[in-house]
Amino acid sequence: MVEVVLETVALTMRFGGVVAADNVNFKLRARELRCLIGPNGAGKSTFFKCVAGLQTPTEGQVFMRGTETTGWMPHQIASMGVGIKTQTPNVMDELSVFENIWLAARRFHPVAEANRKAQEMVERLALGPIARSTLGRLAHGERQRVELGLVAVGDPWLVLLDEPAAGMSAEDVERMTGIIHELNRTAAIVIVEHDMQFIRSIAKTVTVFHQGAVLMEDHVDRVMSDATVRNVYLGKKA
Ligand SMILES: Nc1ncnc2c1ncn2[C@@H]1O[C@H](COP(=O)(O)OP(=O)(O)OP(=O)(O)O)[C@@H](O)[C@H]1O
Repeated sequence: MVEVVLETVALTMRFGGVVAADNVNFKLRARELRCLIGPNGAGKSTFFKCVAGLQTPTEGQVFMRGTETTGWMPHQIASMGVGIKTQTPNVMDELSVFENIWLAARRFHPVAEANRKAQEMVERLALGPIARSTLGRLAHGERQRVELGLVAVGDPWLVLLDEPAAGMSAEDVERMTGIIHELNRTAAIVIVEHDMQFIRSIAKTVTVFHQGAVLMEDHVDRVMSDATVRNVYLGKKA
């Protein structure tokens, strides 16, 4: 049996009278890739934030590799070997691409190893030509790639990505897809995403949220052709 690396048990988050996440029981196994989809306000981001330590659920529990992490801060979760990429970038605009990646590597490795890891990541992400550029001057797609590098350089076994394809060109999305597939060889990945084309290209199993709860969890093709899902989500988008 493949190890469960992430589990939530009856995870619930209330904001006053709004139940943003409603009794979510979720399981992710080692090296699984799961996309979380659903219409605006369905609760995807809230669920993601509760798992990543950005919010503490009002009820329920989060487990990572069997350890309860409910209420932990993001840095505590990261130190377990979990890579978190939120929509608020955790980068230093005035430093170069290489320096940013090196700093992220240094958090996990001694200096010599950090040098090697940072160099390797620059090559893996094809960032060579812009390695010395200041991060603040990069185009959006390049920046997203660097941010993924910051996550990958820690050799995570679980990666949490919030809308990695947002605002990207088709070419950037394709490149991002390749990097995520490579990461997925060693890490389980959760992706919150709106971009249907990206989801189709990358996902196998998809979890659909609706009104805070899990509406359906199945192969992307079955989910996309399901009448209920189309009504709550795709139907609105068409
Ligand atoms: N900090 C907050 N305070 C009050 N209500 C909130 C808060 N965060 C989320 N909500 C509410 O919880 C519900 C779920 O929101 P959430 O952002 O998790 O949905 P989502 O599926 O991520 O939507 P989107 O696709 O638009 O990002 C919505 O009704 C939202 O208005």
